[in-house]
Amino acid sequence: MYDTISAISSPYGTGAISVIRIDGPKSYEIIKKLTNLDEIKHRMVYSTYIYFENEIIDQVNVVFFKSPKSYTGNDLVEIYAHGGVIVTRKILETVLSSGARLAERGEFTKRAFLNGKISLVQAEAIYQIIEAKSEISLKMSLQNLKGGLNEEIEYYRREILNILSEIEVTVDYPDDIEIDTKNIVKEIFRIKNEIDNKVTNSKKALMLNDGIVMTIIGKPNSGKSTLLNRLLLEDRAIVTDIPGTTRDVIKGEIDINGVRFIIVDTAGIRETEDIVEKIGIDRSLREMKKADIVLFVLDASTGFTKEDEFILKEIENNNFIPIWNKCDSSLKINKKFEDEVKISALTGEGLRNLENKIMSKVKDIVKSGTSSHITTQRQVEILERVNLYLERAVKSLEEGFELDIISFDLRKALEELDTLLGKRFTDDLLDNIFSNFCVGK
Ligand SMILES: Nc1nc2c(c(=O)[nH]1)N(C=O)[C@@H](CNc1ccc(C(=O)N[C@@H](CCC(=O)O)C(=O)O)cc1)CN2
Ligand SMILES: Nc1nc2c(ncn2[C@@H]2O[C@H](COP(=O)(O)OP(=O)(O)OP(=O)(O)O)[C@@H](O)[C@H]2O)c(=O)[nH]1
Ligand SMILES: [K+]
Ligand SMILES: [Mg+2]
Repeated sequence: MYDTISAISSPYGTGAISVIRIDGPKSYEIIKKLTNLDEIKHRMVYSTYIYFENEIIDQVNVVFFKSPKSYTGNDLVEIYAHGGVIVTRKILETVLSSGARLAERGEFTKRAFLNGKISLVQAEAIYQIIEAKSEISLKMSLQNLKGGLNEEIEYYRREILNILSEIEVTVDYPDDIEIDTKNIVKEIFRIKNEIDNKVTNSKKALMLNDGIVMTIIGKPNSGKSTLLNRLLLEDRAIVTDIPGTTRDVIKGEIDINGVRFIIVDTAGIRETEDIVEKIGIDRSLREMKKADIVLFVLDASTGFTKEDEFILKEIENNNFIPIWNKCDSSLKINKKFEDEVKISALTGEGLRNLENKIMSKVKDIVKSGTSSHITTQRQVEILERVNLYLERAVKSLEEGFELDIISFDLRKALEELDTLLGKRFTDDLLDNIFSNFCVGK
């Protein structure tokens, strides 16, 4: 039922070694013909040459994975070639002219899914392992690949199924069995709560991959840009002693203890008649609203001023860290907050403290990031729909509706969970997921 596909699985460009994969019924025959080997055993490494029409194409290592014991579950061949662009492409062309067609994006992994080697959640995890931008999000994806999330979804499924059977027995023998509505409502709520918690935690965890957005806000000249440069360990933003230096929003990325942060420097906030500066300040406020954490930079050489008072009103509802900067010079700190941090962006003094403070702000997020999680928007949306069905079932029960109506909603919830795992799927859904993958994966 499968045709034979091939692709380069290593990234484009010159490298030490490149990988070409062939999957499908003809892969054995193709590699045998191209290498002239008499026999190629399952998962043995052969060091050999590839020939095409009596011409040497490359010296390679090849491995044959016999179905079903391969990544895809089909007969699969891996060729490890010299990692040049031309030689690698030449081998691919040779394989293609021997009866394989070029694989589509993610087609190997799609085959692994269709052959039942991995669930849809695991396929998504493989994508996310490759795309992971921080150690934390890598860890999360690995949990999902190992099947942690599958098990949890299977658990929700079993629990809902149990309730459904209880209801259906009553539907089948209405005279013999009294239904315990109260208990069923309780049970549904219990599962719904578990799913709610999962969604809430996971939403936080999703932030970890995109990076936690940390925006530097403060009055002009408090040292915001100096702090940005210090955190990034490079001279990104212009620093001068002229208030109003920064006009545009400047972004950079850092890693603190394996967590990815997007740091945003903004224009100093104050009343001004300067049109350009005004626009910059509007941008600061806009960025501030998008921040996960605000670094509120105060100037130790001026103390807490009216301007700071004004800014505080703007950021009050944010998760913010008050920072006294310029602690290397004359101190006019009038303590204003319980948890303020003292630093010198100029000398680097106190930076470790600041990092610790930042880490403690994201502790919950990071902690939740180390267990198994729903990690894609698709998964979030499905679980939210499951909970809508559960809610509706409870409502119908409480309002005394026919049991059929309640089991209809529970069935819908089950269908959603099956879609999450990939037990039910449409071509569109698969296209959507696998078209994000690289060719050769
Ligand atoms: N060379 C190579 N390295 C790779 C991969 C690959 O496909 N090839 N992977 C691709 O993502 C990842 C590893 N994932 C893999 C998953 C399953 C199988 C596999 O052959 N599974 C068989 C045999 C299992 C067994 O013997 O126990 C199976 O599931 O039946 C191979 C790699 C990363 N490194
Ligand atoms: N002594 C001392 N000076 C600092 C420190 N941080 C910044 N400065 C100085 O303060 C002045 C303003 O620094 P910037 O980083 O440009 O301040 P800013 O908050 O980005 O200013 P705007 O972009 O204009 O809002 C510069 O002269 C810096 O060298 C510090 O920790 N100690
Ligand atoms: K400045
Ligand atoms: Mg600045």
